[in-house]
Amino acid sequence: MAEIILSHLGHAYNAAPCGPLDYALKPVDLAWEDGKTYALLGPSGCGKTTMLNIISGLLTPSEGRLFFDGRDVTRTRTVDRNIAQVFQFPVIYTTKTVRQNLAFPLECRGWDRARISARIAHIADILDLTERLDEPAKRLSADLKQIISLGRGLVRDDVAAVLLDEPLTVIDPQMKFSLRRKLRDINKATGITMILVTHDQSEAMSFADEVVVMKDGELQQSGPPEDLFARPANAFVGYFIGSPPLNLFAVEREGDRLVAPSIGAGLTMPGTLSAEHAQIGVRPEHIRLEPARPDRAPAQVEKVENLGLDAVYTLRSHRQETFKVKMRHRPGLGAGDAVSLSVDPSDLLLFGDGQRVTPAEA
Ligand SMILES: Nc1ncnc2c1ncn2[C@@H]1O[C@H](COP(=O)(O)OP(=O)(O)OP(=O)(O)O)[C@@H](O)[C@H]1O
Repeated sequence: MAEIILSHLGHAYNAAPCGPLDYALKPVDLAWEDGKTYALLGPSGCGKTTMLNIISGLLTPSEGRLFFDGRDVTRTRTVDRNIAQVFQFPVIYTTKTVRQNLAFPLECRGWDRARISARIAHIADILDLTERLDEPAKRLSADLKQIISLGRGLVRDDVAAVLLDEPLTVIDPQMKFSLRRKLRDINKATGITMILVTHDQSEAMSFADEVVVMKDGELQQSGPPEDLFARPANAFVGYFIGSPPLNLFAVEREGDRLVAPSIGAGLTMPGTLSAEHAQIGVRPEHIRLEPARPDRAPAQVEKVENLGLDAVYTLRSHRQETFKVKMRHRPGLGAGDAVSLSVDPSDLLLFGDGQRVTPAEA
């Protein structure tokens, strides 16, 4: 188990003595605590796999350094890093039993039989595999095969971290939830640092203690899921985190206030930030719909998406801006209905040139 430090770590696949660098991963500083769960999140091509491959040792970074528990492992071979990896598709021996699959990494290390048996019993207990140890691996469902892939990594007692590269992609949607919870349980039971690569924000948010959001090879924000939701560093994070994403509204200046006419709400912001460069963001969960009344901003319901208990309402403001509201499903409210909007000022987020600003900073 290890604390992992990325120190000005970056990579350009075209790194050359001269010419401009085309960074797949722009230099980044991050510190990951021993025993926590992390998710690398971002759209395709943002550099997640590049970062993961540098951590596993499959790729040597073109700049910066990587430390495991203070030890510089930047140029250490993968086999000497004690990393367990779980890939998109389960990597197991289908001709072997579950027990034989778990035993294999230990046999390769020359452990004696008694030590191997004790270790397998311990890991099988954590993974709920005790009853299945003598089953042929090929008969197991995809999610159990992934659990065994994980078990083959965890069975060693020297694992510094588990790297999970989109391991839930092949899992049935209804099994994803339980496997994700299982991964968290394993993290709590073993205290092993886990790093998950995903482009699915709900997967990242429900798995990780901290989510690292990336875009175009650049770190956007890193922090606990609730921080990313409540205080996104920029409009991209606001949009990428949350479902539906953050609503962004155009603003106008009214004296020392920046106001979003669509929602009839604004913030005090003395003159330095011009309205053309600013937007006000509001989470769909933070806008309330009320019966139409003259003292509130009006809007019209365009579409209702019923989610069961909740619904997502698509609305059009009197300024012709489209936005979404997520709240308890209200059966009487439908397309074409007129409503009024209300927003608590403390739920308004202000962005200047795409970066979040607070009134004190502007
Ligand atoms: N071996 C390589 N040689 C050159 N460029 C590469 C190589 N591997 C990746 N890249 C480029 O580096 C950038 C980051 O790729 P990377 O695979 O790290 O992103 P990702 O976020 O993991 O994407 P995905 O979710 O699609 O796997 C992309 O522009 C990609 O085209």
